[in-house]
Amino acid sequence: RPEWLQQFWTSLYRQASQNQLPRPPQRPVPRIEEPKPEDVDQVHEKEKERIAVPKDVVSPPLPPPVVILENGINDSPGSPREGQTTPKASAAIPSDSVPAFTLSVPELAQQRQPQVEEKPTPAVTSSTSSTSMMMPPPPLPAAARGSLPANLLRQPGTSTLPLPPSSGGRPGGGPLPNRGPPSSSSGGGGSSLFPPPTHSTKPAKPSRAVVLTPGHSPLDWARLSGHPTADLRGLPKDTPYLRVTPSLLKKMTGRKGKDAWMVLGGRVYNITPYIPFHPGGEPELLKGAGRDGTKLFGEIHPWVNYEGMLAACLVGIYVSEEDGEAAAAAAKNGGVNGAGGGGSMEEMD
Ligand code: HEM
Repeated sequence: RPEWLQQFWTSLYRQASQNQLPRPPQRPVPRIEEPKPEDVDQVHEKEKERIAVPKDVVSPPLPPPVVILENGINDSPGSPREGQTTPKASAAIPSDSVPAFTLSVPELAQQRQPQVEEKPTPAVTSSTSSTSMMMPPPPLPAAARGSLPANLLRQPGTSTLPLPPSSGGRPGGGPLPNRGPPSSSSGGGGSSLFPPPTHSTKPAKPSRAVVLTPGHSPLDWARLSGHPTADLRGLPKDTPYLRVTPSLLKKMTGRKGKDAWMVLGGRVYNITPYIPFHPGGEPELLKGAGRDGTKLFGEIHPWVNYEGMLAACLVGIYVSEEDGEAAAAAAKNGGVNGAGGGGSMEEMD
């Protein structure tokens, strides 16, 4: 028995012998009628007799600890204390029995063991998985596999946990992730450990960008053309936007001392000041000079915002010959002179 239990019984024994045993809590009894005073006195007398301690009984010296065995016997027969008149300790509330707990772990383990083994799962191949409900260990790295015996290595496709029927026996379960069409470089079946391609397998085109001369970076062009008063049209100051016909456009190729004009999206731009700033180089840019370069431009860099970049270079709009001639005639009749002569370049209204 633990030491504290022995001390408890000892102190209880001492209190009982000195008649200091704490009284059990009295339950409130519903009183139906008021008792008479004499009845109360009788009850008190009886109570006194019941709990009275004989006068000749004095507090004995502290006895050795009482050993209470499980079978209810307080002491072994024949012990020196047998027959003593010392009141024995008793429970304050005898009806309240102390609950006893029993922890028989081996018994439980024996009961559970057959339950697990009763239902062997078909996918279980490891001998350690019959009693373990934990997750299976992670797969060994390739370097460690080589140094282990074959019976310790888990075969690919097997698991220590049962597989759900929806997985079709595939370890991992769930639907296959959509990673696009299988590429031929990964073995064809997608079973390789190589990650799937994240972008087109087409080889990237070699860059055709040129090295720009100092002071002609895109930022320099933005600073030059973005100024509010910037005028890069190559026309006399305050010249209104022009109607440009095909016959005039084809003369503006950047050669023979003339500026290079290019049609982009129905508008005519003077691309001459932009030539040293063009990242693709002068020859590439001049491919669209004196003609409609909308298609060519879109094939190379459709993401380039030409409208914003060339706003200061806007000459006018691109019109057909008929529209240009009609505009020239109307301008003549109205007294407005064409700026370029020959009736092919007319100012807009
Ligand atoms: C139709 C005539 C044009 C042709 C043939 C042309 C051609 C090219 C080429 C070959 C490149 C190099 C692409 C590369 O990095 O590999 C390029 C880049 C570039 N061009 Fe043009 N270009 C033309 C007109 C223009 C015009 C009018 C502008 C200005 C509005 C312009 C602005 C640019 C810009 C900003 C880049 C750099 C694009 C980038 O790095 O993403 N190009 N161009």
